Amino acid sequence: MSRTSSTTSGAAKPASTRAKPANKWEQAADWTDGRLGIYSLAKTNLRKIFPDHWSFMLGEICLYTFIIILLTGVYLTLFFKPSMGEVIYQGSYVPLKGIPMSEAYASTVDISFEVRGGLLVRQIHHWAALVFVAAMFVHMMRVFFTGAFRKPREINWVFGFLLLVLGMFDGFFGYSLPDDLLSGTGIRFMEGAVLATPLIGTYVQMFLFGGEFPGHDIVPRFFTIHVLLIPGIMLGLLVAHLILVFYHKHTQWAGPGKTEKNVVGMPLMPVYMAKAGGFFFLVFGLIAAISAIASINPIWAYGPYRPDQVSTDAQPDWYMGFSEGLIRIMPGWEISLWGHTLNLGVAIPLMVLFPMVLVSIAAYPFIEGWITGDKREHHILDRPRNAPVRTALGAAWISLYLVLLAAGGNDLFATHLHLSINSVTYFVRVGMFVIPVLVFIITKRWCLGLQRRDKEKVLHGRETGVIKRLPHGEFVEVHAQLPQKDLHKLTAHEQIEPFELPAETDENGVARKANVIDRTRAKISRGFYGEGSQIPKPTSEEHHEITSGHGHH
Ligand code: HEM
Ligand code: HEM
Repeated sequence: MSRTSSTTSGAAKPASTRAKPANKWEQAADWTDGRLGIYSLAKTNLRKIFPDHWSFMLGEICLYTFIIILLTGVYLTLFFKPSMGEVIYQGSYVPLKGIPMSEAYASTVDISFEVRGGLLVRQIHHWAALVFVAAMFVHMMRVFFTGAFRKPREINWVFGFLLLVLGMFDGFFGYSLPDDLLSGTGIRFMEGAVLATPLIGTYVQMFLFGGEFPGHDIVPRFFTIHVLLIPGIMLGLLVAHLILVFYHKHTQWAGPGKTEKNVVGMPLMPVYMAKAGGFFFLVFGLIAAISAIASINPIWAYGPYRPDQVSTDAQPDWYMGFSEGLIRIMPGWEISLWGHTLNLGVAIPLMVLFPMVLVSIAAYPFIEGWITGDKREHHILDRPRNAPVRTALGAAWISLYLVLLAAGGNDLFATHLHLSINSVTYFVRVGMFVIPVLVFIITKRWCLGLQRRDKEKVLHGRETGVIKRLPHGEFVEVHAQLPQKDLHKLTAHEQIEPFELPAETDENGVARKANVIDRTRAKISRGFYGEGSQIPKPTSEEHHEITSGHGHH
C-alpha cells in the first residue's frame, strides 16, 4: 500500500521526558543521541516517502558503482607504486622478464599476477568505472527526458553534471596510471591537446609534465589527482546531490492522488533500505561476475610505455571516445601567426567542440527555463512525448555523441567491416551535421504521433477487437472506455503557451519595439510550444460529448 508524505516533522522529545531506557542497547542509543542529536534527524528522514518506479533506480546504480570503485580503489593503492623510476622486470610473467619499465607498470603487472585477488580487484575497479559512467549517462537521460531538472532541481542537475564530468576525467586519469603502451598513448593525446592551446599551451605542458614529454612527474601527479583530489570533490558533490534529493523530495509520475504538493510512495525505512541493500549486492555481484569472465585492460599484453611506439587499435574507454572522434574527423588545419603555429586541427575539436558538447548539458535547464519563463515548481514528471522538442533535442544530442564515438573507432569500423578508413571518416564528417538533424525531426514527429494516439484513446477509448453489425447492415468496431486512471494519466500534462511579445504599440499608441533578446525568445518559444509542436489535448467537453453517445464509432 502506498502512503503520502507529510511535510511536517515530528519534533523529538527531550531526553529527560522520554521513558527510562529498558536495556543496555537503549542506554547506548540514548548516550549517543545525547551527544549527536541523531534521533530527531533519523525520525524525520528515515520515514521519508519515496515514489516507486524502475527508472528511479538508475541513480542508485551510480551510487553503488561509485562505492565499489572506492572500495576496490583503496585495495589497489596498497600495492600500486605511483613512480616512473625505471626497474628491470623480474616477476613471474615470463614474456616481460628482463625488460626495463616504470615502477608504475611493474607494480600493476604485480597486482595482476602476484597479489592475491589483485587481478580480480583491478578488473572490478575498471568494469565498475565503465558501468559507473554509463549509469550516470542513463540516469541523466531519465532526468532529462522527464523534465525532472526543472525548478527547483536545476542546481542539483548541475551537481550531477559535475559528477559526470569529474567521473569521466577521473576514469581517464585512472587508466593513465599503469603506464602501459595504451595509457601512455592516452597521455600523449592529452599532451597534444594542451600544446594546441593558444598562448599558454607550451607553458602548461612544461608545468604539467615537469619538462619534456613524458618526464618523470606525470604518473605521480595523476595518482594524487586520481585517488584523492577528484574522488574527494566527487564525494562532497555526491553528498550534496543526495541531500538535495531529500530536501526537494523525489519527483513522481502523474496518477490519481498525486499532486505537485505531495509524494505518494513507500517509506525509506524499512522498505527502500531493504530494497537498496539487496540491490547494492546485486550490482556488486554482477560486476564481479563480469570482471571474473571478461578480461579488461590486459596491460601485460600491451607492454610498458615507450614514446616511440603506439599500440594498434588504441582506444580510450567508451565515455572518452567522442573526444577521440572529434580529433580523428577534424581536417589537420594549421595557421602561422607572427611566427607561432596555431594548430586548429586540434584546438577546435578539443578546446571548443569538446567543452561545447558537455556544457550544453549543464546549461539546458536554464535555457528551457528562460524560454518558458516558467517560475513555478514542478514535481510531477513529463512523459517524454508531451515535450516533443525537448525529447527531440535530447535524442539529437545522443545521436551526435554516438556519431562521434563511432568516429573515435573509425579504424575498427574500417578493419572489421572491410571499409576504407577515408570513407568512414568522410561519412562521419557529414553525419555529424546531418544525423542529429534527422534524429531531431523523426523524434519530434514520433512524439506528436504518440500525442495524437493518446488523444484518440481518450476520446474514442481502446479498440476491443469486437466487430458488431448494426441493424442497417453497417459494421462497427466497439471501443471500450479507458479506466479513469488511464484517462488521468493521458490528460494530466499541461500544455505551455508560447511566449508572446508585448503589443507593438503601448496603450497610448506609442511604438514599442521588442529588443532582440525578447524577439529571439519568442521565436524559440514558438518552436518549442507553438502549433506544430504540440497536439491540443482533449477538453473534458469534447470527451463528454463523444462518450455520452453510443460507445462505438
Ligand atoms: C555519482 C553520480 C550520481 C549519483 C550517485 C546520483 C544519485 C542519485 C539518486 C540516488 C537520485 C534519486 C533516485 C533517482 O532519481 O534515480 C538522484 C536524483 C537526481 N539526480 Fe542524480 N546521481 C548522480 C549523477 C547525476 C547526473 C550526472 C545528473 C544529471 C546531469 C543527476 C541529476 C539528478 C537529478 C536532477 C535528480 C532528482 C530527480 C528527481 O527528483 O526526479 N544525477 N541522483
Ligand atoms: C570515479 C572514480 C574512479 C574512477 C572512474 C576510476 C577508474 C580507474 C580506472 C579505469 C583505472 C585503470 C584500471 C586498470 O588498470 O585497468 C584505475 C586505476 C587505479 N585506480 Fe581508480 N578510479 C576511481 C577512483 C579511485 C579511487 C577513489 C582510488 C583509491 C582510493 C583509485 C585507485 C586506483 C589505483 C591505485 C589505480 C592503479 C592501479 C591499476 O591500474 O590497476 N581509483 N582507476
